[in-house]
Amino acid sequence: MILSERPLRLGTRGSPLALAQARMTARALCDAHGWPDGAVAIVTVQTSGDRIQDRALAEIGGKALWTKELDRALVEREIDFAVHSMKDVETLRPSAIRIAAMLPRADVRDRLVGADSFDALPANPVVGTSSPRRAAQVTRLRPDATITLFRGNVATRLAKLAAGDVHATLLAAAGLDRLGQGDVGVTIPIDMMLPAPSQGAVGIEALADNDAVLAVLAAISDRDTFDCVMAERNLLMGLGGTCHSPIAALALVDGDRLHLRAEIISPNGQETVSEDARIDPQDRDAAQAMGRRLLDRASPALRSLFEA
Ligand SMILES: NCc1[nH]cc(CCC(=O)O)c1CC(=O)O
Repeated sequence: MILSERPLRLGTRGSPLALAQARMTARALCDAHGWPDGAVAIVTVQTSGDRIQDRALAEIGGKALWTKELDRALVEREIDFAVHSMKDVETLRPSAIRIAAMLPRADVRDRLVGADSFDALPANPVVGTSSPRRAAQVTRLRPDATITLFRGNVATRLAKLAAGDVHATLLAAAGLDRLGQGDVGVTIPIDMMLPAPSQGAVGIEALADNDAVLAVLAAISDRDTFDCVMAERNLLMGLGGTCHSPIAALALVDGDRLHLRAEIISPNGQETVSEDARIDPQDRDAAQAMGRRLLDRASPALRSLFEA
């Protein structure tokens, strides 16, 4: 069943990773509904995040930069739905927009690129990242490391590494894999680097009142991924963090419950507050409460990184 004579319009950013994720989503929809190729049209929308490359995300306005223009296209009905890396979707969303579906989650871990391990890095290594989480985790593992700001898409970061700007960088395994670069870097175990909330998940948003589109998208949503990512997002809600805030979190399905792990880390890597718990997937408050407890246990300096 196609909704109308015209193709469904899928909105996405234009980066190679975003386009790969958009094509995966279009393929999943066509397969699930038995539609011919071309039933989903990919519409690229440039975001401020794509335009501004020389400053840290946190400095120029945060994650909204990745969604603002796609939100506008949705509300103005230029597109029927938008595909995002869930990691880049702000915790608070406009009420008119709903997270309608998530594709099955990919590898949630980070890869270290440029060295075989943290131990194998030279003394006083220079590591490129613009993620406060990765910066704090690297500094905890290697207190002698210097972190340098590293933005741009995956290819840009790999080019900066190849040019010798840094000794190493960290990238999400999911992004590398989706770009056909699964052989780049070494995968870091979760116990060494807990990933970012929502890492490895692709989400699809639509207008909350568009029942026909919501139904079409529900058919390709992965329940476990949805529950886990929502728990990680609820945790963020409890923390009130921004993209300045060094937060790691991961939920995994454990029988009929979720095992939720989370940590907040001071930028110098010397203070870590962590917790893990088994929670009911339907219990939105449990994850939020964990976020609040982490803050309660943090020093004033660490807590201040979570004040807007
Ligand atoms: N912040 C950029 C971003 N957003 C999502 C991914 C990777 C894909 C994912 O986590 O699903 C990346 C690149 C990276 O962190 O290496």
